[in-house]
Amino acid sequence: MAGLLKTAMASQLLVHLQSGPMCSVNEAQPAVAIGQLRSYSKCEKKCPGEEQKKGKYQIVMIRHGESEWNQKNLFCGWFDAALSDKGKQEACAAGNAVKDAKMKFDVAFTSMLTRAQETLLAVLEASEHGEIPIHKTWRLNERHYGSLTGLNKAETAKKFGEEKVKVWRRSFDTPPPPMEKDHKYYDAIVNDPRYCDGPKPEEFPMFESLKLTIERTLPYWNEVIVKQIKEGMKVIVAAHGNSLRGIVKHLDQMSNEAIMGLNLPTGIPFVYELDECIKPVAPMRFLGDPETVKKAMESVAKQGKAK
Ligand SMILES: O=C(OP(=O)(O)O)[C@H](O)COP(=O)(O)O
Repeated sequence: MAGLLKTAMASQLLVHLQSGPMCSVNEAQPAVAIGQLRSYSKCEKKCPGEEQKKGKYQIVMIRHGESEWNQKNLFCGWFDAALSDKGKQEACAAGNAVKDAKMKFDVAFTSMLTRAQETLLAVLEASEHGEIPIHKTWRLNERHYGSLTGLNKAETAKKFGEEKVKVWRRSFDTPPPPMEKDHKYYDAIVNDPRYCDGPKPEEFPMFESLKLTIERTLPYWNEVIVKQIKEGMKVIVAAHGNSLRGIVKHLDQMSNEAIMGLNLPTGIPFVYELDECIKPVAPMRFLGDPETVKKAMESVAKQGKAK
């Protein structure tokens, strides 16, 4: 894994924001930094100590804004779906929330997929960052959804049952069926030149459970991202529902069962305060209206219903 850092440095890019800003000033609703999501409704603002608990380090993560395939309720995985108009707005609102929270980053990490990269750029632009290094890696890509890629989640639930779809979506170690060579999106993914520097042919996934996703994400987290955090760099990670669920599971030491219940909303940044061992000193807190966050999480959970 020594090559990970080298690869990260080789893929370092500087942010250039001149090419058409995605966010116009004040177009998004101001977002409010909320306290711990799980206890906020009880505490409201009566627990300032809890709300402001600071760690030695802080990291901000964000699932990209809604993609066109999220909008159509399709399993997406490694397919390179673009942000929807709503997703672009979410990304700008996220940037405004970061700005309101007076957060500044020294370095950013994202996946090889456009929806995460565009979200990151919009966040950095709206929060008035100049140029900061951006590292792109396939290790932060969304989990590979195998043969389910491109299928509608509700129609798949109708065909195979909601329970089966829930297992495919949220179980820890049951993967979806593999993507075969005759799959509609096989060539577009496997022969995409963005992957010429990795993954190697033998590690290129054809399907991934959350467990397998974690196995390729965590080495990068531990050896590259954590290293930067410990060097005092302020880090933002823009990635995906499941690659981030893997990191959250690791940070919060969640059981294989508990992680099934976590559905990350699109386009709402969340913050971890970490101690010197990179252990959270408080639960994740979202930069967003608590009711909106709750509804967005519920809506993600419901995507696998047959309707
Ligand atoms: O590509 C996906 O995730 P992403 O929108 O975070 O990139 C998946 O389709 C998310 O689906 P899931 O929430 O059913 O795991």
